[in-house]
Amino acid sequence: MIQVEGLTKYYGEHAAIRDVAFTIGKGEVIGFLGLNGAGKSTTLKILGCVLLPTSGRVVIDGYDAVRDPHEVRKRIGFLPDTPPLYDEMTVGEYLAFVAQLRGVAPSEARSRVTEAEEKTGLREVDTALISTLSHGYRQRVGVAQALVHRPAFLILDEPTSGLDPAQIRGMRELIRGLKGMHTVLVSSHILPEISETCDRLLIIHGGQLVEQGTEEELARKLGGGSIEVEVRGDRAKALEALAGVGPVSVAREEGGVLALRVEASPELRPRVAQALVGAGLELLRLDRGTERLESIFLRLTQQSGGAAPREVAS
Ligand SMILES: Nc1ncnc2c1ncn2[C@@H]1O[C@H](COP(=O)(O)OP(=O)(O)OP(=O)(O)O)[C@@H](O)[C@H]1O
Repeated sequence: MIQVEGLTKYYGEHAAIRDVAFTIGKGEVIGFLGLNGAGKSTTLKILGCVLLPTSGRVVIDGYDAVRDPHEVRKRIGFLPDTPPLYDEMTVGEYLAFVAQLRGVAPSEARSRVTEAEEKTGLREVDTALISTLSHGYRQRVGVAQALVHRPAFLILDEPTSGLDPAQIRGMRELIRGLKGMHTVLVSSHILPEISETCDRLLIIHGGQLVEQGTEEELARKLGGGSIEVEVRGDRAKALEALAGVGPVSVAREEGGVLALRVEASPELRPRVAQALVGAGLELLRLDRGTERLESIFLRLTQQSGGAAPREVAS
């Protein structure tokens, strides 16, 4: 549904992104991960038809973003890094205004506004002035303006930026709730913020795509991954049961509960469960280890493979 090929953007002589290529299928929720300055916003602005690439192609539903931006804009909703909000309007007025701009018939505008407000949890602030909203609510209005014309494809640039932990959780739930109705590309520079929400990750560094895949694929490809478990029962038995799966370390032991970490692919979780239950231990928790993925991300974004920031065109 979305094809990006050889996407390159120079700002003067500086290559912000170079030769970026990926494909996104209908209904996928994709995380676009990279450190500050990696090239996320530049890529997303090109997909959102607000910036022209220097070279390369973006094709959305068969339409080229450079040749047919009008057709592409009908199919996408874009939350830029700074949402374009009008402080003097109420939430409802602003969303109706945006709906109209995006070609929604006046007779349908009100119902589309209500629908967007419901999806983003804004019903109770419909009549509030945008200037009176908290940062978290302003971000929600930014998401609502992106989906008010029911686009198939949503591009969200750092939707959790500047939010507090409770608001981040709310935004994560909101994005999860969009799954099934929209194809979503959401950027972040913080791995845990999107790894739980997304089906697949694209990792950008120094303007180049350095990896892509599911968490498990990345973990397998780049160094194993890990599994975290909590069990109640005999420590020696637990360590013995897991010895055949991978190297085991004890993370914590408290009140008869043992937290263990197994250095093995998260795909081996069923084997871990069988081994522990088979050994007569009470299995309290079984999860993918996140720490290892975090270190994979750091490793990818610290190596010098990508185009260095401020690279000069040759
Ligand atoms: N208008 C511009 N003119 C010149 N250079 C720019 C411009 N916009 C971005 N850049 C540079 O291009 C590179 C990529 O920037 P971009 O904003 O796409 O990164 P990002 O991954 O979105 O970062 P952040 O998370 O900080 O927003 C950076 O080196 C940045 O300084």
